[in-house]
Amino acid sequence: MSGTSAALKPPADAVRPVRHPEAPAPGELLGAHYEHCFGCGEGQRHGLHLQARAGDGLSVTAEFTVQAAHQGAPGLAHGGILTTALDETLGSLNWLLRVIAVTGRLETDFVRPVPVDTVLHLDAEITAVHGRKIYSRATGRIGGPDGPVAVRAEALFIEVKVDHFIENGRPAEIEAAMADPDQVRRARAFEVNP
Ligand SMILES: CCCCCCCCCCCCCCCC(=O)SCCNC(=O)CCNC(=O)[C@H](O)C(C)(C)COP(=O)(O)OP(=O)(O)OC[C@H]1O[C@@H](n2cnc3c(N)ncnc32)[C@H](O)[C@@H]1OP(=O)(O)O
Repeated sequence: MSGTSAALKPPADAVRPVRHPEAPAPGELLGAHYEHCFGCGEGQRHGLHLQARAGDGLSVTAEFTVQAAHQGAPGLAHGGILTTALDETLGSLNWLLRVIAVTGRLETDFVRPVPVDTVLHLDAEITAVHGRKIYSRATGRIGGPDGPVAVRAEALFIEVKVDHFIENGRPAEIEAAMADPDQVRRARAFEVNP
């Protein structure tokens, strides 16, 4: 049974946003937003190494292979890891708007157990925007992109500026990120593109 809390229902005057003209083209890999991100970064040995790809409209797809390091019960993916895969996929949607946003709320339905070595096929879409609030949903299937649903989620992301990270992140990592011109250029570009 699935039920979504009122906080995840867009208000009546929410709008369906348009894809940013400079958003990655459908089929294009989005790339990691941060090398050390547990969801998408190549620098995390036991991370998910999730690669999201732009879809049509306001959608993305992604794949994640469950590793032994991701177990909760013997031979099965930990639910928090599956939620992380959903969170990461949903977060990558904001690239299509060229907006930086963080997860405010995320609700997950766990429908089927997901064994180690399974490829989780994820797809996600933005459903509405209201001010800084971005509403979205995602589904994870097993056995192929059209296989049975194993997990699904609805989320509310909140748009933030780069200062959100600069003011709140541990100084060592912020300094390293600020010293990486590609990281700074990418983050700032999102701020000046409405
Ligand atoms: C050099 C450095 C480069 C850095 C380059 C970075 C690259 C890009 C990184 C992206 C990274 C993504 C990674 C994956 C996604 C994560 O995992 S993100 C990490 C997990 N999330 C967090 O840490 C967020 C923690 N929370 C917060 O910081 C603050 O609560 C927030 C979300 C920024 C909101 O605070 P705020 O800005 O003060 O906004 P606030 O006025 O409270 O709320 C705005 C609206 O949202 C609503 N709202 C806020 N929270 C909620 C909630 N939980 N439920 C319902 N409604 C809510 C409010 O009711 C309000 O609604 P309206 O009144 O406008 O109708």
